[in-house]
Amino acid sequence: MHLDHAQHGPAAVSADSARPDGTRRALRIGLGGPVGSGKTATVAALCRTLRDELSIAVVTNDIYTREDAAFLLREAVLPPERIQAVETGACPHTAIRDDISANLEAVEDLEDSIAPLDLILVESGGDNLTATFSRGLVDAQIFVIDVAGGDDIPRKGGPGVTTSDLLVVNKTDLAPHVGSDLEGMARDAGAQRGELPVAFTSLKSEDGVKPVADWVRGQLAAWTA
Ligand SMILES: Nc1nc2c(ncn2[C@@H]2O[C@H](COP(=O)(O)OP(=O)(O)OP(=O)(O)O)[C@@H](O)[C@H]2O)c(=O)[nH]1
Repeated sequence: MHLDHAQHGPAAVSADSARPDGTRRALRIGLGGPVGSGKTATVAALCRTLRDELSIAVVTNDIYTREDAAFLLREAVLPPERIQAVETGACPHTAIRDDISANLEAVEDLEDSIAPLDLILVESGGDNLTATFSRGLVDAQIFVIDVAGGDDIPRKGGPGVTTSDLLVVNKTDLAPHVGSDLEGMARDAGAQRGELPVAFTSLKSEDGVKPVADWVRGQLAAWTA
């Protein structure tokens, strides 16, 4: 069993890849998942790993604050003009699924001010297992859960677990401490997701984000093909 490598799986990109001026727009990838699973840490690690090979920008969503953007700025993962924050109010899932206007505006602002961009990462506010992105906002989505949230989460399903283009099971370093069964999680995720890929990560280890970064590279290769 390969617990640490994501298969690339079929590219899940939509067809409207052109900007109004005919140039190709950036690939938009959403990251969603429960509170504290490691979405911001994954975004930060992806930026550090990919920023020398790709032109990247980030949109963060927080309920009442701009804390995730502030973290990314503090960590200097990208220049400040490449990071935009959206405050969502009480329902983070609404801003990524139902009324996506604030997020679309942020994405389009970044496209206009920092062309050319290869990749825009849109991080949702922490939510529950049912929160997914509108396909009108992102081309592909990653759902981040963690082993400390309970090793029965893949078995419970929900649209994030079953339909996301990549499922990330983060914080594998904590598995021995919380008694999580990684093999069982991999089996349950496979049963829920069929051929869709799953990556097991620990962002505490050197290059722990590699399986996610490789998956992003695969999505971009399909986007630009
Ligand atoms: N041990 C361990 N801790 C991690 C890992 N990834 C993230 N964390 C920690 O988990 C906590 C939450 O991580 P965040 O990246 O802020 O999680 P988030 O999903 O963005 O949280 P919200 O935006 O509040 O929903 C932080 O203290 C991280 O340092 C990991 O792989 N292993």
